Amino acid sequence: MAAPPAPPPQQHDDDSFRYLSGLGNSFSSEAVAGSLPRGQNSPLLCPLGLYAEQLSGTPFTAPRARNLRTWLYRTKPSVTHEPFHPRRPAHRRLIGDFDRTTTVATPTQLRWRPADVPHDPPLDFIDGLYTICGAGSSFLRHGYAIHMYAATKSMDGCAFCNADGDFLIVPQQGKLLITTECGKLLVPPGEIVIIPQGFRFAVDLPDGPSRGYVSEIFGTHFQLPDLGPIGANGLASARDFLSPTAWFEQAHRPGYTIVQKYGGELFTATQDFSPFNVVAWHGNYVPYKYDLSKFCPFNTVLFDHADPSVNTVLTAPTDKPGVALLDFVIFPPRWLVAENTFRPPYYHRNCMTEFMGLIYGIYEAKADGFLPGGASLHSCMTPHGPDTKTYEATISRPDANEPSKLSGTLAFMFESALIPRVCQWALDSPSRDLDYYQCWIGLKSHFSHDKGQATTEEEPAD
Ligand SMILES: O=C(O)Cc1cc(O)ccc1O
Ligand SMILES: [Fe+2]
Repeated sequence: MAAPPAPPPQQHDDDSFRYLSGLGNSFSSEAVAGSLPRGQNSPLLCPLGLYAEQLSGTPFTAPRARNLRTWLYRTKPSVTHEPFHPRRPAHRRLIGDFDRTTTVATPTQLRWRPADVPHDPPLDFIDGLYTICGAGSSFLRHGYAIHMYAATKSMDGCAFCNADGDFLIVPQQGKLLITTECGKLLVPPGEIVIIPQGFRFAVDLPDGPSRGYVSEIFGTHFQLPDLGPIGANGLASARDFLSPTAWFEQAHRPGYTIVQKYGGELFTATQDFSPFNVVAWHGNYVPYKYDLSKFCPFNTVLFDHADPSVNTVLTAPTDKPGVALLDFVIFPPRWLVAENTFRPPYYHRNCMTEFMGLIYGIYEAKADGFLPGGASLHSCMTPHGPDTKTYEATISRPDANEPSKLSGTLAFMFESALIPRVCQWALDSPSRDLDYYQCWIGLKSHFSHDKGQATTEEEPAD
């Protein structure tokens, strides 16, 4: 009997989008052939009657290796709009300046259950965004904010522009279709997207409601971590980062609104055309996305638990070597092979602050209570580690030395050297797990004199 016909290859939604591969590349993209000026940035007249506009992501004088800018060739320049006004009603749950007047300091271990995605009223990505914590100030170009979002409708007739910093968005539920001035990006859960400071973008929800996590960095940009002795390959690879290709619309859009986040506050300005009117662009300052399943984990292959920095996907550095303003670290599926080793995370106190989220599955340090869409915050020097159930189960595993695969799980951490202040609404949230501390209270002492060595030597008798 003839073999049944092979099933058609699975269509990936993303196939309808064309991306440019690489991180830090100098890219160029034309939606219409011949629309990019050749050999110069600002000709007297650009091809096809377009306007030239530069978007700078670093000061003009930044060192060449870190200098970021893109030239956009558009049907009308961005400046063609009515004056900015404070948005009314004001967004009450966004912070760009973390001080005593806006936020609270607490060393308490904090955990939140996944937030409901509210349907009434329906919220778009802008209104669905709420700050959890952060440090520093967008005005001083140093600091970060950690937000979460829950959105039920696509942005309509408006674009968002964040003058404060770069967004790293981690959808946990529901795809995001993001239109940017450089083109479109489709971002399902399991992927992340970076929208650098100043880009105008609109978020559509092609699958319905979406929720997730956002970190925002002020005054710097994400880059790949150095690999040190790992060598030239491993962890996140530059070629797996994807940027969009030029896409534009020309429709007359009366009352189109630009929503500009500036100092944590929102301002609006109207114009009569879409900001997605860039026919061609070139440069190295671009939005990009990354599929976390492409990450190539390195880890211990004999004994002990490696520090989580081994799983750094992207880092936003401070001026101090090795000190991150914000690291984005993941805990992906991987083989565990360490012998005579407590394999889950160790108990620890960290001079860095750790905000964690869970995209899917169960996190290796928490048997209960840390759920997909939930979050935890362990601030500078606040003790934390595996819950009682995880500890007891781990030390009594008969197969503790056998290789085992950690599958079906994806957690992540935003880790920062700056101590965060927390928003009052996050502390008061109905999603807050006020009993979080209980997960460790049951940890009992296993200490026994009979089992261990004497801790002090006896004085020799004269
Ligand atoms: O606290 C956490 O769960 C994150 C974490 C994981 C790990 O494997 C080692 C240290 C660490 O902070
Ligand atoms: Fe930790």
